[in-house]
Amino acid sequence: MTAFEEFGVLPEIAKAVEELGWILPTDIQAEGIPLVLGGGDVLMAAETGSGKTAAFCLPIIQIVWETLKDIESGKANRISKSTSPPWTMSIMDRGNAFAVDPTGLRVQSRELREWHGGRCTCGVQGSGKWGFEATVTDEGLCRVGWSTLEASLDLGTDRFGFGFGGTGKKSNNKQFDNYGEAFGKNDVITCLLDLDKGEIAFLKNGIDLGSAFTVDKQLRNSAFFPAVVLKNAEIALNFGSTKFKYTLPTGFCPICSTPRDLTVINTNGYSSLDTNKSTKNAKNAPFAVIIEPSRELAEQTCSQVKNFKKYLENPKIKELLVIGGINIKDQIYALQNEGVDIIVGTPGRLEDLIQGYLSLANCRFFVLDEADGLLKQGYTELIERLYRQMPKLTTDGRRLQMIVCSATLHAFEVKKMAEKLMHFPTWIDLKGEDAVPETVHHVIVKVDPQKDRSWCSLRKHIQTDGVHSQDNIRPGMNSPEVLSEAVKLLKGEYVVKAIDEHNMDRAIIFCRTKLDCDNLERYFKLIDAKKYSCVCLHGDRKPHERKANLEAFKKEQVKFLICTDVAARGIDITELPFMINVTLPDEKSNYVHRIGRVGRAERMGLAISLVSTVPEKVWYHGEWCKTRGRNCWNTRLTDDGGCCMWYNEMQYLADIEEHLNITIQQIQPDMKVPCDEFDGKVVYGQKRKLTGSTYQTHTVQMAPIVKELAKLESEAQIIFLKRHYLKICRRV
Ligand SMILES: Nc1ncnc2c1ncn2[C@@H]1O[C@H](COP(=O)(O)OP(=O)(O)OP(=O)(O)O)[C@@H](O)[C@H]1O
Repeated sequence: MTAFEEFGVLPEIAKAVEELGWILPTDIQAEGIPLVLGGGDVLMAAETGSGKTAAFCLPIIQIVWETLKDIESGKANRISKSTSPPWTMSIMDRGNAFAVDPTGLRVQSRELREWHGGRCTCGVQGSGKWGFEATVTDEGLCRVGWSTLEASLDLGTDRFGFGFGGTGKKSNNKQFDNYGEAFGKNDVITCLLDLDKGEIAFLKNGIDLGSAFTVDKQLRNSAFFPAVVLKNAEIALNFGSTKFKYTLPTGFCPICSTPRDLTVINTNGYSSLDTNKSTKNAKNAPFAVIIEPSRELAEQTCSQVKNFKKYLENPKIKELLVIGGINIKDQIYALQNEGVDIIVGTPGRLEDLIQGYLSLANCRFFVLDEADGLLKQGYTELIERLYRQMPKLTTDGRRLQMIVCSATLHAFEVKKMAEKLMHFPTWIDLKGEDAVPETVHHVIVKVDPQKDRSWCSLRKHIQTDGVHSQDNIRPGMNSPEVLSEAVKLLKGEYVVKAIDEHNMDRAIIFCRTKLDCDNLERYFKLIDAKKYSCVCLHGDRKPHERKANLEAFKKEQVKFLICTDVAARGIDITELPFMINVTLPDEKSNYVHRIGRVGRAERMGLAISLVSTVPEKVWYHGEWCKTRGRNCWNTRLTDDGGCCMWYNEMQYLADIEEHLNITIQQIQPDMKVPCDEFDGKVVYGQKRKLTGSTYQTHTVQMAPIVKELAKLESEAQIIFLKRHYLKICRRV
């Protein structure tokens, strides 16, 4: 049995993994795979290059394959119609901030300003006298009672809901009238429904508060469901599965004992497609949707899926890549004719396809890879829209699973989204904060045009971005504009110096703008096209060029990949030894992602960031820029209606250091990186020489000293014994 099989992975998948040379699951895989296989929602926070992709792909592929197999054998369609779901609070028919615990019998909302409600999974229709108990378990505001499926979740605010609130008011159709008396923490409210008389009443701690509502005739034939609405409160419910605290009045029965022919299932929140039809008969309805923030990353993940599933036969899993830059007609054709089980895509193209081509009615897995990036890019609304279209529970009782990953998951946006969409998610948080892997040596070099005046006399230099074309930047002056232009010139030189000093023959180089990338590419070609062979990857390059350039770099046909943040996240280039930040990113999490392109899968990597000591004027084309930068030469500052701003890298450096709670090592402009005593000499791009972790290396170093100490200790004890105890013994 392989190590992966021990974590519950199918032998066919484990075989594919073994072929990649993976012997053991990484930490995140060891924690994540069983959780996803177990059916939970998971937030995976782990360092860059730690193997998060497989941590979610492997279990998803496995469950999708098993589901397909069940469908093929007819098992999945044989969902018992004779057993109704248990009487619990529905996880589908509930407000955004209305949490239902795993037993389904305790509910809570911590929203202070709004009411959030929920309904039971089952209701009753027809006749009989029914009751359930609601115990207030915390301070806060609450209303309990009965509602039909037409009622809003804010119980009592329309004619379909009948509630009794803690302030001692009953409410229906927004009419709040005094009733009974106020109740609060530890009080037990018994909710009674008499379908024979069309009457609703309540007891407080067993005391009958009298009739509250008479249900009008039109509504009497509707199904009624236990309902609760809360504002920063918590309630425990008992539908009769355990003994009630207070006996029901004569003739009333616990609601959960409703006979099957009177029981109605709560279908609110189910997709219209999945209430009474087979689990999988639509070709365009995948089981899993994985969203990635960039085309390149989506392609990479899709090819991982292909790798992992290759030994799974009968049935074969069909995956589909849904990204821009590929003819949408091909994707539509695949959806309509070939069928799809797993979709990997970027938000934009997914959005196009859900307009009628792609159905989410069978979706069981919703994965947001690089989730903080997706949310920061403004896809919150789209994610919520997709989520709304997915059934929260399938007819075979399986819950939608959400998996959310990133190396920088500790973002406010992520926590907010998780609270809203995820169901009791488990955090797998190996470090407890955003962190840089030990395998990444990251250093900064200050670019100080006041100290280093070499920019005054450069014969060949990089073409700068032209932000100072309207400024007076004659050399000899020390104005902020002159120093800013000088920084741009110096950075071109420093990049080359870093490459030469470390004999870099493979590196990824991040620039702030597409124009900066193009200028650096041109400069490399100018000084030595062979020695500094390079390609660019950014949003202005055509899709096929982007793909070809990344391929050329991966296959080592060129030495350098010059890119914007499109390649900051997730891109996995085997054994990449070096990366250079020409400019620090203004988004601190992107620093972690950029430098995380090296030091992956236990290989060592060096990341050098150039940091200007003076503010640098840069392009900043916001929504106000009609062309979004294309042929825009408005060099005025944004405050002055222009498209430029002053970029303060020292401030960004401070922000990054504060966020990571470290001081990043500084090296001098000679680019020499001092050897770390602990690591000894490292070869970037390779695993550490002394195999194993630093801990082992340290242990090996310490072993002779510890041995010596043990020997001395033993000698000291013998001397002590001889001197004192032997004397005493002799005296005795
Ligand atoms: N169990 C394993 N054993 C050996 N190598 C592995 C294992 N799991 C993953 N890898 C390798 O580690 C590298 C990083 O994996 P992956 O791209 O999934 O990282 P990640 O955690 O998603 O990183 P990022 O946060 O940058 O996206 C890949 O080259 C992958 O092939």
